[in-house]
Amino acid sequence: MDLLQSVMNSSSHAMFTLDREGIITHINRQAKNRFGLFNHSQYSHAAGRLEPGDLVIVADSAIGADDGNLRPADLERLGIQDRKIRSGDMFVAIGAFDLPGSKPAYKFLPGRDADVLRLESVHQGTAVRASIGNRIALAAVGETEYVIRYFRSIGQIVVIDGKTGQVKFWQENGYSARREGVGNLLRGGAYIAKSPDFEIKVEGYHFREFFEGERFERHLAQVMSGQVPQYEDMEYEINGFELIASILPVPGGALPESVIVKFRNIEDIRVTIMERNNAIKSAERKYRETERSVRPDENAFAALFGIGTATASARHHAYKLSQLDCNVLITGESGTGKSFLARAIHQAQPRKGPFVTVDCSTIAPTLFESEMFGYVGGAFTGASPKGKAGFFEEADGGTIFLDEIGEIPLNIQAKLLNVIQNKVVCRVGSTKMVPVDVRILAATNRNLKEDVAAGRFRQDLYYRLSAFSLELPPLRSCPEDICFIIDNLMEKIQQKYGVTRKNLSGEAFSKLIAYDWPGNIRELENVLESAVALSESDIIYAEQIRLESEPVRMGLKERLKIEEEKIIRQTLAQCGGSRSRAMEQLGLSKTVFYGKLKEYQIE
Ligand SMILES: Nc1ncnc2c1ncn2[C@@H]1O[C@H](COP(=O)(O)OP(=O)(O)OP(=O)(O)O)[C@@H](O)[C@H]1O
Repeated sequence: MDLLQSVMNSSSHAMFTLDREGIITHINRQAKNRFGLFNHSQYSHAAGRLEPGDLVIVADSAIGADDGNLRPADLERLGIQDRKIRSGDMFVAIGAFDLPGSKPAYKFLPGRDADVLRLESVHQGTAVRASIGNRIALAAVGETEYVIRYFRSIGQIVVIDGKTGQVKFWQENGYSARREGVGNLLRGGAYIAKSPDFEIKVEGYHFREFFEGERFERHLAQVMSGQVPQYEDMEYEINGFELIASILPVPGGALPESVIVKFRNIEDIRVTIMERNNAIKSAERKYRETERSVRPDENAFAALFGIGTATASARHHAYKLSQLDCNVLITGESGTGKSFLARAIHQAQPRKGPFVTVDCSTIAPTLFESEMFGYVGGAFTGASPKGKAGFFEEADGGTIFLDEIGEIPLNIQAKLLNVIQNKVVCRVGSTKMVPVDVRILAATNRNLKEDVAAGRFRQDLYYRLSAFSLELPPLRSCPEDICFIIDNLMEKIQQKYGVTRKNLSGEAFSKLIAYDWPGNIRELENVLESAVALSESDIIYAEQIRLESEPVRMGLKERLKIEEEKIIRQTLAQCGGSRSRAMEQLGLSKTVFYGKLKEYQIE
């Protein structure tokens, strides 16, 4: 055995190598197993072909697909001439091969996933059965069942020798590679012997002798001709199996000298995904149960806002605030879910009434007053003659959500303070005070304390709003939450687009968890949406997860620097911009403190 062969045999992946002409040069045990080119069966049968008078049992999920290109016309060899049978039909039959006058039994149906077709008969005193559907193809002779599980399509065939009454052939995985599909055999093709540990010689033959798959062949040709450097973890259907394969070139001058093809089985991936999903669900269930026993009312809020371990205390705090009729300031980076939380608070609170959202960053400074507080007819040029209620009046009895509150101009901040203190609004052009009963939820991704220090935000308004505040952490600071959030978002996206459940492969999941998420939940949601759109099957692979940049892997030093800068800026803001007080609070010497200000370019 050469070195490459023993290295390949020691790998857990199924793999083979091809030379430039497409000839298989090496193939490992795992690949032979996967494609049925190596058999573990404890039973054996001799080589042969169908002979007149043999009894043939067929169970086919779709005529013409993965059954050696069976055509309805081939069924004439079993005495079946029925023009209603079409390619693509599910089909079961028990009939004698090339025996004029014999009466075959058969059933067919335009195939649907949910259907199962069954057929039973007695042959020389022995019960024989065929059935297809629910991803199981079965042919049985007496007590012995020949079962093949399938995902998309399959063609099972079992043959009883017309002379001896013994089973002389049964189908097993790998029949496409061996050219032993139902169609091949009914058209007179030979089958090889099966014996314990039989092995087919594959090396030295063209790969097309054994492996069929249109997309796979196309990609192989592209890598061989140097058009595409390589394909990694792509989904292919080869001989009817769904597989994940990588096609990797072995460099050899201008063109690859050969290629290595490496496989993983999708069914293995599905099992892993199922196990992982179950683990997440059971962690979530356990978490909810604990929550329910400790804080029963909070459960509904948890369902609304999603769950997470690190944000559990933030959420508990949010729930408590939702039950108090107080104004709340929600802070956090962009996309951390501030608007989402505001709506959850509104829905969970005892106060009913409207929920009015105002995005303060989109209102022109000159229109702020009339938009917020309304105006009377003819108050200014272009005003409606009937006048108009402002957002505060619209929200009367309910909640107003002032998003991006840091964008409100200073003159409006003074008026807003008046509304909070006196619970009245005064429309533009009027002197009449209109009472309003409104709960204010405000949000910002700015550091309002810094804005106060810089004179951009009124201190009195800030204190009024921030008496009750909530800070939403960025995703990167709560990686333990990402699993739950991904799970919630996948459900949300699937409902939004009406698609069936898609699952993330292990690599895709790891890629999401390793990423730094500068754009937080919004970015995560966008990435998942585009992955759902890109994926063609029920599994989302790593290549379908498109991230803005590769994961930012910051070292401890860089992380500490970021935190240090944050702390200095926050302390300065808390000290109203006084450097000497901040320096004292931080316990730093003058040289070190001013050195840091210079380093972080803090004005
Ligand atoms: N807990 C959650 N569960 C599911 N989806 C969420 C959750 N939190 C936020 N989202 C979703 O993430 C996206 C961003 O949330 P949201 O708009 O509330 O963030 P934000 O902090 O208000 O952002 P910005 O500051 O940019 O306005 C939205 O599509 C929202 O529906």
